[in-house]
Amino acid sequence: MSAHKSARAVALATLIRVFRDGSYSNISFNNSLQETKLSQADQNLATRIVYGTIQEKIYLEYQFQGLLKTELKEDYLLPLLLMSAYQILFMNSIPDRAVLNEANNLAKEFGRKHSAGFKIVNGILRSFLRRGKILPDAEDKVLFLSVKESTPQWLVQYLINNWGENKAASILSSINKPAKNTVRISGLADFNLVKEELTKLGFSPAKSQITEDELVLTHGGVFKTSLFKEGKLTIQDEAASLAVSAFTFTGNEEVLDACSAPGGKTIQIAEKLKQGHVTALDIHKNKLGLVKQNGKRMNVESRINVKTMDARKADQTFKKGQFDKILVDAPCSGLGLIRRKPEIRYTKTIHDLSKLREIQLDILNHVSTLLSRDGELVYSTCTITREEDEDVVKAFLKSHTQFELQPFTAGKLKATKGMLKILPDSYGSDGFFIAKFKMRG
Ligand SMILES: C[S@@+](CC[C@H](N)C(=O)[O-])C[C@H]1O[C@@H](n2cnc3c(N)ncnc32)[C@H](O)[C@@H]1O
Repeated sequence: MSAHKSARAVALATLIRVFRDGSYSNISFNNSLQETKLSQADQNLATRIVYGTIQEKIYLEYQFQGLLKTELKEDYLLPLLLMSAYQILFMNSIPDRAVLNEANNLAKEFGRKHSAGFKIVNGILRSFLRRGKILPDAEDKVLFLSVKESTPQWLVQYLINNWGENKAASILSSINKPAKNTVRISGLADFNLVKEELTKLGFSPAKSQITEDELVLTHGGVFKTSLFKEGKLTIQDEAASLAVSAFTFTGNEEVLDACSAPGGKTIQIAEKLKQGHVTALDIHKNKLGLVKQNGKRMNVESRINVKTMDARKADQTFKKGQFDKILVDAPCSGLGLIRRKPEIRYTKTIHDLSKLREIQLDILNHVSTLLSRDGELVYSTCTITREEDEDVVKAFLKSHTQFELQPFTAGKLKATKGMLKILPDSYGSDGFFIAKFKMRG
């Protein structure tokens, strides 16, 4: 891509890759951005268009029902129609005629030589503007919510089956709201000084509802500050930060973080240790580079040992009872993260849940033998599905009768039965699950 592409051309190139190749929006978008020289304002515009169009894809596609009279043969056409509809429906500051003009230009730029693509785009967008937006009949609850909240019907049905219609509607509406800008202040930094500095820098930090360690900022960009570069704070979701708070640390422990990359929780653990160490495993060698890099930035590198390893084989390397604390922050469907990673809802299927459940259980089975007699084992996921959360806990306890759930406090929340489920609409955080086990006394 040339360095002189417009914001919308970068957005369109990214959307073509995401929709055609199933690439992850953030990776694809970063690649596109790196190849261009967009101003900050143009980067913001491209970001809004890319993430908004992916988030609203099902809703936007529905808007063209009855208007597509011809097959869309060129692969840029559908993404261009969707991103144009997104701007018309969700970006009020952009006049409709500007969206039409830009769409015409992009069709000429991305279309084949002598392509009639720009005429097709122009015709469909004008028809859409004349007819206006549409929704399915509310009588069909699943279809209605699926289109309104741009979520596949299986997932809408899943949420209704598990939480009922009202709660499902509330969860779905919350995942389409912008994610909060939250930072966790390092345990090695002075919380109040960091807060004062953030205030001076104009981030207007506010207390988190669920944890004492985090602050909610009015906007992003904190990664450019020296507070971030010097490791006084890190960008972490409020609910995600609770998994480590479920442990009770003395500071001298040997800790195993079985699935550690990119290291958000490894670092949090390392901050709690005075003499102990955290062994950070991950099955992907390249991702462990991030753990090291983050550990260095957060000034806890010396307390972290990284090791490429499938956690399901950890019992072949480490000794029985070697660790005082074990965290299994398991690979999961990530359905609690939809707000931040909008394409997750389109790529996961109900079949993934049972496959993931097997892997999660397998990891727990193999690492639990490494826990010391009085140790603590925490299992967490960034998802909300019963298959990956409560069912894994139940199956683990069934085959490991020496373990029991242990009640815990994490941040400002209490898990009186040893399990904590945070839904995305509860506090506006990621959806998250934590269970804590200890050996029977
Ligand atoms: C939810 S992420 C962990 C996030 C991390 N704990 C943090 O706070 O930054 C799950 C991680 O597990 C890793 N993983 C997947 N299967 C694994 C396995 N069998 N053994 C070890 N790590 C695995 C993935 O590569 C991924 O980095």
